[in-house]
Amino acid sequence: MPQMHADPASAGLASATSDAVTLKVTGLRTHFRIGSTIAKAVDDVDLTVRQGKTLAVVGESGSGKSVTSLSIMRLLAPSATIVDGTMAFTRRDGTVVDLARAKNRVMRGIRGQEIAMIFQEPMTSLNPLYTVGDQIIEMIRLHETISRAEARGRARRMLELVEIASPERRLDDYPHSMSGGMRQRVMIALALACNPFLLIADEPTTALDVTIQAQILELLRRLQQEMGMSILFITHNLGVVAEIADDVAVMYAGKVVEQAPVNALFKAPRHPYTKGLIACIPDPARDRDAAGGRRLLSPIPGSVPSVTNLPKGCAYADRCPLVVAKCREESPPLIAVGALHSTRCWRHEDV
Ligand SMILES: Nc1ncnc2c1ncn2[C@@H]1O[C@H](COP(=O)(O)OP(=O)(O)OP(=O)(O)O)[C@@H](O)[C@H]1O
Repeated sequence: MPQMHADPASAGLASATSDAVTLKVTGLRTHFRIGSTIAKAVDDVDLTVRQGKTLAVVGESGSGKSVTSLSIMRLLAPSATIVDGTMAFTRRDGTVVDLARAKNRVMRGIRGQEIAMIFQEPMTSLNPLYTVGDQIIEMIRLHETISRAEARGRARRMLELVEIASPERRLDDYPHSMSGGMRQRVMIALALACNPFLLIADEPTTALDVTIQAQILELLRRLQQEMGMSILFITHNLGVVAEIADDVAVMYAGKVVEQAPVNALFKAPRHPYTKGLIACIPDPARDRDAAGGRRLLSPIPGSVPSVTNLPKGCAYADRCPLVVAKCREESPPLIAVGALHSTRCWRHEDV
């Protein structure tokens, strides 16, 4: 059974078995209705988040990453519906619940306590009218019956945990008086205050400069080791994936087109889209031409098809260098190509 600590700030090394699964999403379809049009924002997504590990979900803008995470949290816009699929989440007590079908009352108990979320922009979660201390205390007392003084002590330890200097003084600060990096640390403290079992991080470092970004990634890695939580990390940046992930799921036009352990994905991608994305990672040595020192990036030609008008076959066919007739006729299923490695490509042997 998963280990738990009432106080995450004093949690020791938690045990995490790599083959235990925290979240298994199978065949998830989340569609939007816009008038008479259906937008298949998420269409047959399979994902596995292993216990104590980080699964990075990567893909271009509009590929369905955020809609996937909002489906897991059941925080979708009213125009969106989960039309199919299961999301098996292993709770703290070891029981498994299907988040696609759980009652709203059950979801309210899970959100914040067992699954927490952090966003790109901390101000979407932080209230500008309250001090950061009050917000963390409020969050703790929402889920636990402890005194305000005890909750304040815990809030201070949470700020310490996310490496904020002078935490006692900082508790009385308002979010706007803090830097972007510090606000992101506060949001992490807020998310982790109830010791979640799964943390969903949606582009949490995108708005930060590179140095602060590296510090926040390092912080998340350390906290994960100390608290044993699983992380679903959403990003469009494969460089960040290499830094943080154990496993990677690559999304394209509402589908996961490849999932693999991070080393396998970078060393031997088995989908042409993944290979294309890897080729786009800036590499100063490779990408400078001798004459002008100019960067020669190789973005993938073409663009993602609209999710309101997806083609019959593989959605990547129009951009794919390996395309054959079958690709335009039939959408490939997820095909297992190795241990924990699967791809949606008819030509996977030739990638
Ligand atoms: N409220 C909405 N109403 C209609 N369509 C939506 C809505 N929210 C998202 N979509 C559509 O769902 C698709 C997936 O969007 P999503 O935000 O999940 O992409 P993403 O991969 O997270 O992109 P980004 O990296 O830009 O955040 C997009 O085509 C988008 O237009």
